[in-house]
Amino acid sequence: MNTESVMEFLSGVSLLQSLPRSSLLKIALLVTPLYFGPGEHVVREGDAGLGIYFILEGEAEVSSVSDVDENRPEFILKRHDYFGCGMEVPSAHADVIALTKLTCLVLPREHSNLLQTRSIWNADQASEACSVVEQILHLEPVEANIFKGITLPDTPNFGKVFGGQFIGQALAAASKTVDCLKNVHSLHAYFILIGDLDIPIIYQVDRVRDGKSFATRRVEAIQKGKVVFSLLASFQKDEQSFDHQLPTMPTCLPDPETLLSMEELRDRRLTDPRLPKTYRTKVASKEFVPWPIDIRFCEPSTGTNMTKSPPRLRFWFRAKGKLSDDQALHRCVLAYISDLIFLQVSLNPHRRQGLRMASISLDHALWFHRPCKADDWILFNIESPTAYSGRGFVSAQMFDRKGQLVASVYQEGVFRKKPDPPTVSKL
Ligand SMILES: CCCCCCCCCCCCCCCC(=O)SCCNC(=O)CCNC(=O)[C@H](O)C(C)(C)COP(=O)(O)OP(=O)(O)OC[C@H]1O[C@@H](n2cnc3c(N)ncnc32)[C@H](O)[C@@H]1OP(=O)(O)O
Repeated sequence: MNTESVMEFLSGVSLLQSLPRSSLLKIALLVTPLYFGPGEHVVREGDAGLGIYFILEGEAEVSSVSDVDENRPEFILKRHDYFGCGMEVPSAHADVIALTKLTCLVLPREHSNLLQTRSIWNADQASEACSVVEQILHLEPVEANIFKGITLPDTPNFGKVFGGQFIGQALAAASKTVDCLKNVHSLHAYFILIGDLDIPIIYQVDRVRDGKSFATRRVEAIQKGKVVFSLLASFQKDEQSFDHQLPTMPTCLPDPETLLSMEELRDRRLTDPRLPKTYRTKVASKEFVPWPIDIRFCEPSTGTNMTKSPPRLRFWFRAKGKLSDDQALHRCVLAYISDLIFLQVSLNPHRRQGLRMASISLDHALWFHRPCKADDWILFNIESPTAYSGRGFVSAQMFDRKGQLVASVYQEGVFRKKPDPPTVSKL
């Protein structure tokens, strides 16, 4: 059996389904096959066995001669079932006897810790040691297919639950119900109601379909009994096939390391004499909470948010801190970031002195073309092809540093005039 088919088999074992792909690969390389004939003991009561046994083929019976409860049913283990030290079916407390020709894959006991080395995003409790964005995407399992997310203090929220938080958390909930050999390749989402920052968000996953190559999930985000956000996502097992890419990464772009961070940009804006004093005072008066994402604008603007500009924007981004090694997490982080500075670009050609507009996203679509690393620099190349009837439309490509197209993103949002601030009497 080659490693790929062992991985394929292990991905069907429920115990292993929440592990990242990297742990599954380690396990696939460590397991060894053991063969038994019908009636043969696999392990005897009182014997701890060699480690954790995964049943690859055939059936085995678990029975205990010392069990005082004679009515306790003996149970049958089949393909994808497992038993062994530290398991629900501890081999030390029962006989396990082959009923048919039986093949087990055995993970030696000294490697059973691999089952515990779950990345923080898969763990039941978030740790403060991991990156902030990984903490934001951490969900608490409530029931089968139901997860709870919260809005952490001092994370992007814009006075309402940030759209990217809904997308990232809902995708995380969906990903946790799909085996780790399948990666999300597309998602389509609608923002239905404004999310409340102060109460948890319940994510309910519908396992629409599990196929051999693809899986489909629908997720509803619920607050106070109402669906506030809805997402459909499709997952695919890797395939070797043809490869082409038409858009190329814009040339002559500055390296992200040479560009100013958001924090440095803000400090510059506070003192830049080319900017109106009223604008500088406004920037200074706004509470500044650093984002968990490092953003570097390729063409830093010297204008204000009222300066007209073409409907285009390019910036590098990456998650701050190191993310756990799990492609599912990296894709959720990319999805989270994909809504951070996006829709505003469709307002660029309409900006003018005195125009005060509020924007909210209506829907969001994202295709992952290639594997990505969200804690390494990615270029977000945005443009707004059109705006009409109060709706702005934006599209973008994401390239990694090698120029590979990793994702395409589309969104529509609605713009409304903000009410004028109350005029203060000068008397
Ligand atoms: C360029 C470089 C810059 C770099 C420097 C960094 C900049 C950094 C910027 C970051 C910016 C992040 C941007 C995050 C973007 C999200 O995260 S937005 C959050 C995700 N989206 C949502 O939550 C939308 C949820 N959906 C909804 O609320 C509803 O479906 C909709 C869309 C409002 C439609 O509902 P409806 O009842 O049919 O609509 P309508 O009757 O017209 O309005 C209902 C209410 O919504 C309000 N509303 C409608 N449109 C809007 C709007 N656009 N805004 C606010 N309120 C609105 C109305 O005023 C109305 O309020 P009330 O009068 O009832 O008080």
